[in-house]
Amino acid sequence: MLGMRGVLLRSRHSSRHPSAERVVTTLVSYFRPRVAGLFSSRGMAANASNVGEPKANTNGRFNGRLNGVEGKSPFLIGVAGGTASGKSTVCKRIMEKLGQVDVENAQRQVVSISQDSFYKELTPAERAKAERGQYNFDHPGAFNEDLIYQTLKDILAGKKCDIPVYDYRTNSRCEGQFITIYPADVVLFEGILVFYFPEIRDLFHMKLFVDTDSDTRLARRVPRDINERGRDLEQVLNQYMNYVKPAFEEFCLPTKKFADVIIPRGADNIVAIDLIVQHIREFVVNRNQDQMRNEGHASPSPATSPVHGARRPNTPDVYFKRPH
Ligand SMILES: Nc1ncnc2c1ncn2[C@@H]1O[C@H](COP(=O)(O)OP(=O)(O)O)[C@@H](O)[C@H]1O
Ligand SMILES: O=c1ccn([C@@H]2O[C@H](COP(=O)(O)O)[C@@H](O)[C@H]2O)c(=O)[nH]1
Repeated sequence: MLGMRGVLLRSRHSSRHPSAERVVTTLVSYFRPRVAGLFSSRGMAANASNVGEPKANTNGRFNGRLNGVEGKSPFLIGVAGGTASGKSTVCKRIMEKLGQVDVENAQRQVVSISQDSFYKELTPAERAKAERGQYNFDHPGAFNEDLIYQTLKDILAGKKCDIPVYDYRTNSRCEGQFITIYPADVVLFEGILVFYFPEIRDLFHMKLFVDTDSDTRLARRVPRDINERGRDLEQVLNQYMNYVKPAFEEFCLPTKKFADVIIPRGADNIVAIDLIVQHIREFVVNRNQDQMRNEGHASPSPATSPVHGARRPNTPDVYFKRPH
């Protein structure tokens, strides 16, 4: 398959041209973007939410000045993969590498949202089943597809959104609790079936699939569900054998083919995460420059701008070439 030390990357049209799987190399390592807090070692929240009241951003002209302001359309990234494959850990790593852990909530420019926030409300009968580990949370029908679609459309339209908070211990939403997502530069949307629904899948600018082997995933899921989600061992294993594993094979794994980037070994794959981060940076730099130009501000000149000066005319920052 592809080279590039464990990161598999496909062009958008690779399904039509299966022989044309591409190796991505990048030209942007020399970018020293001045935009947003995305590019320094400080300023990005480590946690996955963009929560809090908007505040004036005082870090300079480029620096996320639209944060918290409606109308800002983000770079939307879908992150799929089996249960406990490391989806949320990969998102966390991306956020860490893009930014500043200590930044104030309202200045966050990268936001991560979980598909699990969009589980349907259960009927009393379903709830009783869920408590016995007999409800299938891994079936596409368990998710509120319409709410996911509408929320992502709102996010892409730069609207502020309220996301339900989900409690795995009760298998239900926390009543009346929401996380406010403010307009951001980059939004990550992660979950087992984020590429399952075609209309939702088509909204993503970039699609990642975290590909961790199933033994490792089970070995991680068992302690996580016991320690963090209030389950006992028998319940976890029964649910896994009856629902999680078959649904992974039927609904999740087949969506791997839609991914632009497949990340073997999840968060351990630093090369893949670094490439993804570079691609995101490039998008944000270019978007902010276009925005400045559209607003009638002079573009940074090649002589003075490390961003522009490093760029050759008509040369894409990320390009694809055929594997040798
Ligand atoms: N690379 C890794 N090495 C060790 N443990 C990991 C790694 N990635 C994730 N984990 C752990 O595995 C569990 C599942 O990871 P998580 O990122 O929550 O997966 P997902 O979001 O796909 O369900 C968590 O307890 C997490 O801390
Ligand atoms: O109430 C619930 C809701 C979900 N689950 C399980 O969670 C995983 C999805 O979350 P990951 O973080 O991707 O593992 C899914 O496999 C469901 O089985 C649950 O057990 N209870």
